[in-house]
This record gives sequence, structure tokens and C-alpha cells, in this order.
Amino acid sequence: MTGDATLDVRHLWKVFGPRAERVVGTPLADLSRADLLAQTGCVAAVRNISLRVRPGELFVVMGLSGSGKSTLVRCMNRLIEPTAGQVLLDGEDVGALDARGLRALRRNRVGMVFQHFGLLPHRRVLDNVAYGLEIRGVRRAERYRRASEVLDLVGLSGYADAYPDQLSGGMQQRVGLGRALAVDPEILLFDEPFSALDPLIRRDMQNEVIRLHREVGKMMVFITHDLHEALRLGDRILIMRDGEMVQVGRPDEVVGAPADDYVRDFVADVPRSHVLTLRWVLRDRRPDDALDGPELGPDVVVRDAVRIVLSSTAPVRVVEGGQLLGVVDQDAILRVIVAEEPEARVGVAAGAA
Ligand SMILES: Nc1ncnc2c1ncn2[C@@H]1O[C@H](COP(=O)(O)OP(=O)(O)OP(=O)(O)O)[C@@H](O)[C@H]1O
Repeated sequence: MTGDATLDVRHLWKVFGPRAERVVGTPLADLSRADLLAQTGCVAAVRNISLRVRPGELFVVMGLSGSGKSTLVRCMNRLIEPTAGQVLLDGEDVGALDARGLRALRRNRVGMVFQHFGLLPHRRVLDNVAYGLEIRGVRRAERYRRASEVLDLVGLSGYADAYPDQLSGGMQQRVGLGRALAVDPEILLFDEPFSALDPLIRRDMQNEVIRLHREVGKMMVFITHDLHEALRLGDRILIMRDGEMVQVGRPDEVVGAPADDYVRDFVADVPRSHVLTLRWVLRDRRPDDALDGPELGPDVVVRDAVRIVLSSTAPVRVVEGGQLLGVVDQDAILRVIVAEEPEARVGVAAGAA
């Protein structure tokens, strides 16, 4: 299944509180979160979310504290029971599973990595990683073989016999990752796994997730409240506010075309040249443009094109599938770079006010 599984979420709601089921499908569902709470004592943690995680995609869920990220992701494996809506893993309705089916789903098909590693303190690293296989009844020799393979994969070769408290936070989180990967699930859910780590180690671990994602090609859903983490990791990012979906898009779409002021504020400090691609800055070719400039694809990030554009007198031709989409000249590149200067942003903000 790895690599071609899908996850479909359809009109998902989670309402906490007294008689929560009366909310969905009635006028109460249209109330703001605050009004709903005042009138009914209920909190709509997730409000009518529909999304599809594509095969092999690293999908990030981002939002401020309380926006509903954890609730949404925990509804995916029913650690939290949704109030309404559907979750389909590879076409199978997760909501229809009985207790036994649900256990099998969590053991075999959906792996989870939490912020608090939840490692077994009295067991060696190797046994922690092999734990899921042990529960599944895999023979000892086979589970150790697989666990050793996974330890190599997560960069912990040589630590098989160590105990969790002998490892740093980052390394413990690698054990958590290894444990989730050992059972070869179809999808991995990450609930803010790195928020307790030091910034440098956190960066290391982000690189690790990017590398692992490339190597194992699994669907991953990753929760974070950190925009930079979201932009680094996500193939696509879902931005949530008050339980609702505000925008879903690739990092360049979220930064280049924010859906509303909320997202615009979020991304205001992101260096645009690090995220935007040539697609966002190209213009139509004019008759007086020289056509002997270098050629680049539309998905090259501006930062990676700066040298080439600035060292060519003719504009760069942006070509996709043999077709000229447009050109990027030095002005276009400089506009992106200048807009990143703090004074420029103040100027823009003052101009907008
Ligand atoms: N068991 C519960 N009972 C009542 N309300 C809850 C419960 N769990 C979550 N909530 C409420 O639902 C809303 C969404 O919470 P959730 O934890 O999903 O947000 P989050 O975006 O993951 O936040 P954080 O980043 O702080 O974990 C919050 O207002 C929270 O108070």
C-alpha cells in the first residue's frame, strides 16, 4: 500500500460539550465559536472540514493554539470520535470500524508520533522500536531484524542497547519515529513532535522528516503551530482558525496568494524569495525582450534563480514542457528581494493603512 494510499476527510465535525450532536445540521452550526459556547456550552473544535491527502504527500496542519489541529488529526484514527462526517483511509470508512477493526487500524495502518515521546523507560531502544511488532505477534528474530533496519533508517545505529533516559530529546524523538515506522503504516500522523526541542535540534529533526519522507514515500500528516516549520516541510499546508479551514495550498500559494488577512498576517514576515517560485514573478514576453537568455523551469524558487537572472543581460525564459510561460528580468527579482527588507515592509504597511 505504501506510496499510493489516500486519506479523505469529508465534512468532519467535532463538537465538545453537552448534547454536542444537536449542533451539526441545525442553525446552531452557523454560530461563531464564541456564540455557540455562550448559548449551548459546546465548543466546535472542528467545523466542517473536508480535505484529501494525496498518495505520498506530506500534509501540514497549521494554526494557532486552540484552532483545532489536534482534534482534527485525532479524529483521523478516532483517538477522538468525530461528531459528524467521514474519514476514509484508502476508501475504507474509519468511522464504521468496530473496536477490533480500530485496534488493527492503529496497530498496522496509522502510525502516530507525539510531542511527548511515550517511550517505555525500562526497555532498550531496540525493544521500544520493536514494540509495535511485538504487539502484532511478530516473532522475536524477525522483529529485531526489522527494528535494527529502522534504527539505521532514523540514524540511531549503535544505540540499540541504550535506554531512553540515556538519550537526548532529539534522539528520543528519533526512537519515537522509528517505533512508528517499524510497523510500516500507510500513514504517519505527527502531533507537534518537535515543539519541545531546542531550535537547532528541531531543525535537524525537520531535515530528518524531509529525508525520511523522501526515502519511505509515505503519506504524512504533520501538525505544527510554527509557520516556518510548515513551510519547510509541507507539500501542502492547511491553515485552520477556530476549527475552520482558512486555506489549503502549497507553501508558495499560501505566501503568494494568502486567502485572507489572517493568513496575510501570518506570512507577512516570511522571506518571499525563499518560498515564491518563478511562476509568481514572471511576466509576458515583450517584443523587445532578447530571447537568448538562460532557461529555467517555473517551479525554481526565486532565491535559487537570483544569480542566474542577475548575471544575464537577457531575461530568463521560463519554460514548461517546451512552452514559454513568460520571462523573468532583473527588475522582477529585485522587487521580491527589496520587498523583504524590513523598511520596505513598514512602508507597505504604512501605505496600506
Ligand atoms: N476534550 C475536550 N473538551 C472540551 N473542549 C475541548 C476538548 N479538547 C479540545 N477542546 C477545545 O477544542 C478547541 C480545539 O482544541 P485543539 O486541541 O484541537 O486545538 P489545537 O489547535 O491542537 O491547539 P494546541 O496547539 O494548543 O494543541 C479548543 O478550544 C479546546 O479548548
